[in-house]
Amino acid sequence: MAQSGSPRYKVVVCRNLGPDVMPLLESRHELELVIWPEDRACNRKWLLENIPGATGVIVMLTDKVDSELLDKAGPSLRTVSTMSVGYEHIDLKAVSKRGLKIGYTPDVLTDAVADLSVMLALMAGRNGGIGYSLVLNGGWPNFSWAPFGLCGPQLSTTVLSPTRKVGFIGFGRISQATLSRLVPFGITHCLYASNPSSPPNLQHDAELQSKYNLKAVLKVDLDELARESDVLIVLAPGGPSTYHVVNEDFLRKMKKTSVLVNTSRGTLVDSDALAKALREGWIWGAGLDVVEGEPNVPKDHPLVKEPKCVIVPHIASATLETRKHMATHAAQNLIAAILGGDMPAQVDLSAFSLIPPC
Ligand SMILES: O=CC(=O)O
Repeated sequence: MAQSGSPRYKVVVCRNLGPDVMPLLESRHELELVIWPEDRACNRKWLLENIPGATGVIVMLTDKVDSELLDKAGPSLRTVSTMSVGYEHIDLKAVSKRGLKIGYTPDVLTDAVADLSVMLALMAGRNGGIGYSLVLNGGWPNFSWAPFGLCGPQLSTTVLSPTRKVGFIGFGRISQATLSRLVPFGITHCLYASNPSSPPNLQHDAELQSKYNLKAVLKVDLDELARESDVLIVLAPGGPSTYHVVNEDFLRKMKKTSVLVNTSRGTLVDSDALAKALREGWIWGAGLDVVEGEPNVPKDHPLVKEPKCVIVPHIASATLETRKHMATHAAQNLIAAILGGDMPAQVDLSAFSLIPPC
């Protein structure tokens, strides 16, 4: 119980953070917790009904934080803590106008997302989706081993293909962690496109090139990135500035043997254009952790129907270790913003950029 007379702060928690993390919040008697009771995404109506008078709220990337919600919360609200590295679901203009602190969870998910990016590159290149469906559907007995059966482009370099270029859209921490995982495959070149208004960091690129013994680490324009990449990994933030950066024009420039991976936000890739690219063989395959409009991606979605598209439902950070870290940071961010202390990671609203340093 709170000491009599000490203030209690109402905190709305949009998802139960589990037995390892909830005690962090429950043990702070200054906090009066209001927790969404169900094991599914928090219902908007419930959130609007419960937010008035809250000092803090812990949200997921499925919870939209906009003026409507902030107005309902009222002047007591001090912080929004999201259990995610991305914060496209938060209206930063609206929160910065109200002087709120935003907590998020970078770094702790870098490795998990990089791991899954490599998994999707391999799955998409090596016909993982087609092969797995064939076995699940009982087709193996009719599929005997054949000299070129289910062959795909090899990710690692070979005598026949001594050059392998990986391209990144966005070249932050997760891209660089992904690059480090691809180096042992013999990747020879790393190309990337990032915020056109920031100049390339030539010294950093040269350091990476020498660290990994690559032939090049180079910032290029989108045309060159599309034309040259054998594996193209999309790892940039969502939002208007990156909307459909991978569109029909981009996909038409890619190699027929190239593989596209998206482990950032669905909005960066035009789904219809990608489905057409796969159907018509402009590129080899795609591995997607995110799709525009998710989770509304039904069986008859144009991308789900493409055999060369491997899709998983936004699980790039879903390891037991990483999610525990993310939940812990979300709780610690909230506690620090309300009760004092350092937030593990606070969104810098001073520059008011929509681009998180992912
Ligand atoms: O997509 C996942 C995240 O932003 O944490």
